[in-house]
Amino acid sequence: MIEATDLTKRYGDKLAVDSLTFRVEPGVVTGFLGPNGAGKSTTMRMILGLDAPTAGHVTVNGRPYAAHRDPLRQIGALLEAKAVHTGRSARNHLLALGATHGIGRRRVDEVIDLVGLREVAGKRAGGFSLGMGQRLGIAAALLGDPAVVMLDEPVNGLDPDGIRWIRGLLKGLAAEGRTVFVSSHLMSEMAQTAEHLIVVGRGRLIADVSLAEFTRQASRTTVRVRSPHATALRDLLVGPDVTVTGGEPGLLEVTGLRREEIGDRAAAAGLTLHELTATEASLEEAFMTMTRDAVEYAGATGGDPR
Ligand SMILES: Nc1ncnc2c1ncn2[C@@H]1O[C@H](COP(=O)(O)OP(=O)(O)OP(=O)(O)O)[C@@H](O)[C@H]1O
Repeated sequence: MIEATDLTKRYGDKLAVDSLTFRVEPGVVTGFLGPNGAGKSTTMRMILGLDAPTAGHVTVNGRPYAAHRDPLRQIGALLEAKAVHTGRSARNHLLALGATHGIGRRRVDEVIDLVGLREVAGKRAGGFSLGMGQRLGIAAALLGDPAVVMLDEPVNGLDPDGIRWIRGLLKGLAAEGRTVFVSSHLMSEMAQTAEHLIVVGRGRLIADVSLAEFTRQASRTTVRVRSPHATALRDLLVGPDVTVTGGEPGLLEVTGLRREEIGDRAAAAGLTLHELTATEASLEEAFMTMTRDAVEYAGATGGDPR
């Protein structure tokens, strides 16, 4: 389990992580979702004790990372999506890592098989492709059979086979009762992998919700209604669970009522309709709406100030 309390990181006047409080539970894959620059990597670095929080604290299995005597057995992490640049073979690389924890050849060969690198285990890891390097990084993370597995953007740059493999692996690790925490800036990816979501934007917690609940909220249908009697129609439709917004004169966007109900009510009141269209937001759209105000560089394409 990972528990963050008011976790905060400031770089100069930049608040990279802003008072994050969350808990990552065992037994499910938890997606750590947010646009670029939202503070995901910084949070993960603090979880591993690689960066010190400006305020707040974070524990792994009840203690700060640095207070564990056997960190490889507590949490296995893959932070940077790049191949290991080493002249050692993949197997020797893992043996060297394992040696710090008394982990020997048997476990090394086990994780090599687990990540599908058996045939290249004797080859120089520096010559590995991105996908193979990623598998090796994951093998290293799993070496200590850790209760918590944490991966930063593990599917970045991988081909469809590699992506499918990682999804299956993460679900399998969670099914074994481990805590699995994985970051991504893609909602579509998390929808395939995660059961729970922690969504951040500009360092702040935006949502801490199950994927099912997120999907339920996101898939609320919006109905576009065009009418020359928009004002009267709005009064007719608004209610406790009904939201009516209007972007332009004569146009209403209604959530909380089905298209048929809106048509029937308008007909009963003798109000003419010119359009009645149901639109369903995709998960990606829901995520973008949720984080819109939090996207750091949106629109900052700027230009030369000359
Ligand atoms: N060492 C640092 N010094 C100064 N600013 C930093 C440092 N590390 C991160 N930041 C800033 O903190 C903010 C959060 O960065 P972080 O890398 O944690 O975000 P992220 O969600 O992981 O994004 P990405 O997906 O782009 O990696 C960004 O504005 C980044 O520029």
